[in-house]
Amino acid sequence: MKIALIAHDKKKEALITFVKDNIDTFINHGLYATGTTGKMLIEETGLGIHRFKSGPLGGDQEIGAMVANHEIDVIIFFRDPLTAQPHEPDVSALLRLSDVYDVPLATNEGTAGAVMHYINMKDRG
Ligand SMILES: O=C(CO)COP(=O)(O)O
Repeated sequence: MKIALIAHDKKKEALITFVKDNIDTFINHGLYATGTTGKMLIEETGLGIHRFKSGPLGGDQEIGAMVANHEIDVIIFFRDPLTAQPHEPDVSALLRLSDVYDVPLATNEGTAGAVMHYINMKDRG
C-alpha cells in the first residue's frame, strides 16, 4: 500500500511514536510524507520515506494530487485541532479529496490505530 504520513507541529512527536510502535507494518509499505514530518520520521525511525514540500509550502496539495491520481491508499494525518494553520485551506482540500476518492484518512491516534488493523488485515490477505 501507499501510505501518506503527515503531522502538524505539536503532533509530530505523537506521530513518530506511533510509527515506531507500528514499524513492522510500515516497513512493508510505500511511505510518503510532507517535508518536515518526513525529515523527522526518517531521522527517528530510519524508514525510507518520499518527502514532499512542507505542508505550508504545498506539501498537503502534493499529497492531494496523489490522491486524485489514485496513488495513495491510506492517509495518517495527526492534526492539531487547537492551533490555527496558515494553510488551513490546503488541509481542508486534502480532507475533501480523501472523501471524493474514498481514501481512508485517520486524523487522530485512535482512528490511526483502527486503520493499522485494517492495513495488517489486508497484509495477511
Ligand atoms: O503542515 C503540515 C500539514 O498540514 C505538515 O507539514 P510539515 O510536515 O512540513 O510540517
